[in-house]
Amino acid sequence: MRTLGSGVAASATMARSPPAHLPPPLRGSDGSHTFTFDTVSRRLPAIVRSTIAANGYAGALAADLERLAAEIAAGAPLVALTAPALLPWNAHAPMADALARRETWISAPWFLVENYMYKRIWQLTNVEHAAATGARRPGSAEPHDPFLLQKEAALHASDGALLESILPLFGSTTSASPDSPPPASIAHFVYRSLWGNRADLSISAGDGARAVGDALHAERGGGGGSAGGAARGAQVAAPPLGARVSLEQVRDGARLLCDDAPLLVAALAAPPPTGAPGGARLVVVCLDNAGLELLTDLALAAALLVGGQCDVVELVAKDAPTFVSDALPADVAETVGYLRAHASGDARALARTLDTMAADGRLLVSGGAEPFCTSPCGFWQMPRGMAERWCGASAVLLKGDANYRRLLGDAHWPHATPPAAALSAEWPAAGRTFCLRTCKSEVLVGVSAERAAAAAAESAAWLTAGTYGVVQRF
Ligand SMILES: O=P(O)(O)OC[C@H]1O[C@](O)(CO)[C@@H](O)[C@@H]1O
Repeated sequence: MRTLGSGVAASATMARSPPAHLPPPLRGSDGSHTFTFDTVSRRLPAIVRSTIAANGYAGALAADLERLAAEIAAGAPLVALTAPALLPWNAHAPMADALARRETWISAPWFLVENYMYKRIWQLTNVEHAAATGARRPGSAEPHDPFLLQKEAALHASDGALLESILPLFGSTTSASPDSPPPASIAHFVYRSLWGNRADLSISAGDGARAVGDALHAERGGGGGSAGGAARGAQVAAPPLGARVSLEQVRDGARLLCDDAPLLVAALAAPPPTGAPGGARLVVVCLDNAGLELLTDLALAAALLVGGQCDVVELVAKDAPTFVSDALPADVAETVGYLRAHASGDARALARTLDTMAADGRLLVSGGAEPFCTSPCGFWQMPRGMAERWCGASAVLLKGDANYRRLLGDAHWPHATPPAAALSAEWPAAGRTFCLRTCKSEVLVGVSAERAAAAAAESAAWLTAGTYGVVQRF
């Protein structure tokens, strides 16, 4: 699949202003009762330890990773990254400020701390202990990915969902038989892609099969599964996946805190904005997790192009392994390869469609060469080239919780804040940006006090268990 380099150096970031009235960021020091504190003090060390176990790392590498886990759990001060390739990362304002103030894992902003942890893991596995890992992704020129095995396990564990609830949707759009049921609408794919975000390896500390199992369990009405344990699950009845044929069933409205999918469908039907590249209708999908979620995103991309809702889909992947399961360009290629080699003819048909679209330039993958994708900066500071491209998009879809947090400065917004009021005034795709996100952190806007109270009454962990979600326009 063709990949786009950004062609923009990391230093060429926009001097865009943050959202006006940006509240303070979430931090581990918000209190021992908070999900943020639990994440930093317990979940992050668990992710580091699961990375040792999943890869069978031993010797000095395992010892250094274990030391990192202990350092996080102890709330030690942050230290500058030392790998030459990572030195520019220390200069990003959130990190430079944290170093100057001698912030710790607990006191520094949460979004910074999480991204920093993945850089520390990268530094250990690809630089300091490169000899032990080989510093290469097997069979590829890409760097070693400490989360590859977990992502592969998650992809294989997604097979049931692929066959049960993704391929039938896509098959309905291409079926030639007059007796077939009506094809799935774009809204079907949007909701499927939203709920695909429930599967997330950072939430299950890297256990791929468990993450997918939890996501399916939640979709089937069992609550949040191990995404935080029993206390986090919302017990809400839902039909089994196999019965998800109607739009309402795929939509799962009982768990949608905000549904702007009709506005997204309308944005796709509107003429392209001024500045659209070559006048083409572009949809940017800022990816989140590999595995089940990426399968739903690829189906959405294919459906958008097959249905003529746009001319080009650009999938923005990450430039470095992060949040355990975040998709890299190599993961996108591997996932399409998985479909290509699948026993199911429907999976192979989806792969053929994706391959054709990639070959004729309608499906692109970007982000792999753009350090901003895993920088600790807010989205409003994106490089000029990226901002210009997003400015010309008919729709920008931000997948997942971490992208939502980044858009909103990972801040303590009152939940009823109107989404437009929480956006940087210079955001390049205002009114055409849509977040497809299941709630896995305490960051939330655009939800009325009444709706919030109803969700809270249903589940104490409504904000963080990944059970509730939003399709939200900004
Ligand atoms: O894959 P997603 O949806 O971005 O979720 C990752 C999120 O999960 C968390 O680990 C919280 O559970 C956050 O750190 C992060 O926001």
